[in-house]
Amino acid sequence: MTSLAKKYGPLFHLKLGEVDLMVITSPQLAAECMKTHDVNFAARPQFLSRKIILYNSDLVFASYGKHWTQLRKICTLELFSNKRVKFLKPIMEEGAHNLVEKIRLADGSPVNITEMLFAVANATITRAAFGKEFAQQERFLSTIKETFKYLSGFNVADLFPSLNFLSDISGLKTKMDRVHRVMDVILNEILQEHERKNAINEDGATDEEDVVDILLRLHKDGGKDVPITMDSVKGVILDLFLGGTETTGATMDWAMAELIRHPEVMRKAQLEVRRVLNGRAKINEVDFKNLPYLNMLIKETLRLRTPAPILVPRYSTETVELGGYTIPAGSRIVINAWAIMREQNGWEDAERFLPERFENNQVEFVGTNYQYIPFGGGRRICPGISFSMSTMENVLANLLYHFDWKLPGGQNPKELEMKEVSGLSLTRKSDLFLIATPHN
Ligand code: HEM
Repeated sequence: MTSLAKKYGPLFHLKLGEVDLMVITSPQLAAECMKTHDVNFAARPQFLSRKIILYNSDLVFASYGKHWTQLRKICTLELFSNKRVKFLKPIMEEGAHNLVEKIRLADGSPVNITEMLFAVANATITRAAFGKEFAQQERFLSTIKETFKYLSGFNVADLFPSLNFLSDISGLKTKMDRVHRVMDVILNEILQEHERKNAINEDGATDEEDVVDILLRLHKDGGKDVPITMDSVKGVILDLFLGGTETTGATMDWAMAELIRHPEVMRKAQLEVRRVLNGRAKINEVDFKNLPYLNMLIKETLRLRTPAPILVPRYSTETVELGGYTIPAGSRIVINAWAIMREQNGWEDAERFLPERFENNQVEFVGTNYQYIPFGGGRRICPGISFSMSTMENVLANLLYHFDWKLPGGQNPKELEMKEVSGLSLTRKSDLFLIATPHN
């Protein structure tokens, strides 16, 4: 898409199967889409995979309307409010602590840091969603991996929506139905367990609630305009894993790879965290305010190695003018954030990993600067920003504080493989193995 934009400009039309796909590759047009015409582009295309796998009732792929508004409100006010993220901090700290202990046990042998960082992102969401360990954990996590394979929106059923038989003869629908049935059994067991537990401790909302408890309470309350169905409860649970695990895991993984390739950045970040902690064993919540360089290096990773390179597709509800072109109602829109955040016009030395660029550039995530859009923008902007930032800060600060890092076998950091592979998120093609030496 980036190459096509160089040839055809910042807005071009692709015909993929039956689908009209409009590709946006400039901050100006991204702003028109997510700010000026935000309501028109606030819908999402409807995929068969969503209908089957996400109960046709989740938030990430919900069409724009009452159902989305209600689920979004729940996300903002209940699941990811500042109070809630604060309550979840011990869970993040525990995840980071367990990771440090696991790395210590490796005792100088190479560790697969990619696998470990994805595992910690998964464990954090799992704990936030379901509370303490649960019987179905292993089955749930392996099934969810299988489930998300079908959600790219670029499979035959989603590109030829009117030709239903294609998903039948290709076997796609059968496969999706099968994995959905397995997931549904697991989710039902989890929900029943929570209902049983809540029936015993029937004392209303408490700070101890996990995401499932909150959703079940809202389901019981009935919802104001639109009822919170059990399908919505299940859809939102899956959304947290869909939106939150690979993205967060991939960003931390890319950050470690960039730090290895840039020893001067690694050193500066380590000095910062070691100075602030000054020998203390544990990082406290207040410490993060004093770690601006850590924050800058995460921002830079989200710019150069953005895990959601084309955000999440939008859908045009009405025909509108964009950049002098007519975008017909019913078009699918993708915003090539990967290219926008590497544009030479907007970013000096754009291909270089340089956290210092954010020193005097107070660009924030909240979608006001369309040059920098790792979390999207407008009313569909990611609601998990502070949750994921806290998780990443916690984990990376601990890795930088407790260990010195190098590549195994005397590999030259400058030659580290940085190939990308795009699935639900943009991840490293090959896992990153590192040697950790404890720092006292
Ligand atoms: C580095 C981490 C993350 C990145 C880069 C990221 C990125 C994104 C992007 C680009 C979108 C689409 C925004 C748009 O259409 O304009 C999105 C939506 C969403 N994200 Fe995230 N995300 C991250 C972490 C999380 C986490 C931790 C959660 C929850 C646990 C989460 C939950 C969601 C949900 C529910 C949506 C759908 C919002 C809607 O459609 O209204 N994300 N995210």
